[in-house]
Amino acid sequence: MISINNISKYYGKKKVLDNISCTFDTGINSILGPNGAGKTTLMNIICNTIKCQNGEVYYDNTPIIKLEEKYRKDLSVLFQNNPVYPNYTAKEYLKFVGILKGMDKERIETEISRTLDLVNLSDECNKKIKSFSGGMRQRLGIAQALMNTPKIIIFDEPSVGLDPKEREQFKRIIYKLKMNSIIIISTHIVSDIDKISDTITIMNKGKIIVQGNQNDLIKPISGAVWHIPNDELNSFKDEDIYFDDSEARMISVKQPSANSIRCQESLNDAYFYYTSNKKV
Ligand SMILES: Nc1ncnc2c1ncn2[C@@H]1O[C@H](COP(=O)(O)OP(=O)(O)OP(=O)(O)O)[C@@H](O)[C@H]1O
Repeated sequence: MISINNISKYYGKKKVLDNISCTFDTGINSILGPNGAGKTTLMNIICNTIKCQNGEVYYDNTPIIKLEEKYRKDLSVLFQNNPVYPNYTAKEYLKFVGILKGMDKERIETEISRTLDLVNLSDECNKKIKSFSGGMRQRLGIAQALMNTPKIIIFDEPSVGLDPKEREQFKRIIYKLKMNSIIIISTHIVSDIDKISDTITIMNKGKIIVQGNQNDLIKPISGAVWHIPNDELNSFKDEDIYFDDSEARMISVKQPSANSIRCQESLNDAYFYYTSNKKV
């Protein structure tokens, strides 16, 4: 288990993480939050790539700064804008990653085949990365993160550049890994994680607003989500309305207007509720 204990992080005088505490266990743990919420900063602190001013990250009850190499060996990361070498082929790049991870030659070969197959890039393995589309580069980034089946896998905005089919494929790949790895996914796109997450942590403005499973998060807005017909939209303040696909919605205990229709609440509704400070 990874435990985040009372982490605060400042850039100059700006507090970007404000006394954060939460835990991530085996399974899919998603961190949802708008741009600037502090997700990437938290991911970096979990990876020990940036230091925080207060607090500690623990891996199975030991501070990660004491574990050093042992922690690094268990950890794998796909950061936003994963650096890839354009003149390498996909295979050469994964070989390089395997060497960095300290894997032996034979294991590198089997893991290259396995991970390229998982992300559907086997046919492209000898092509140079500079010829890859954004989606293919992202899939290669996912493949490198999965090399050697790490115990902790961190994905920062993994669906960037993926088309809808590739997003679904990513979810299927991740779902298969959840029995044996602590997977932490940061995103601001609810549909990337709503069906697959075991826990969801919602962050906003450097704070954790809530952590729980989908049912826990939806409970407070149960029966309070309404579809607002288009011709009634002008009766409400813009900040009270949000959209689920193309449907205008509002959270309210009472029926907000004569023709508004109660809808089944979803994680998207809960995300709006927790990040907009609305009260039901
Ligand atoms: N190196 C830095 N120096 C100064 N401020 C920073 C630095 N990195 C991040 N910030 C600020 O910290 C806050 C949190 O940024 P962070 O990237 O962690 O958020 P995020 O939730 O990951 O957002 P995004 O999805 O846009 O990356 C933002 O206000 C950002 O401008």
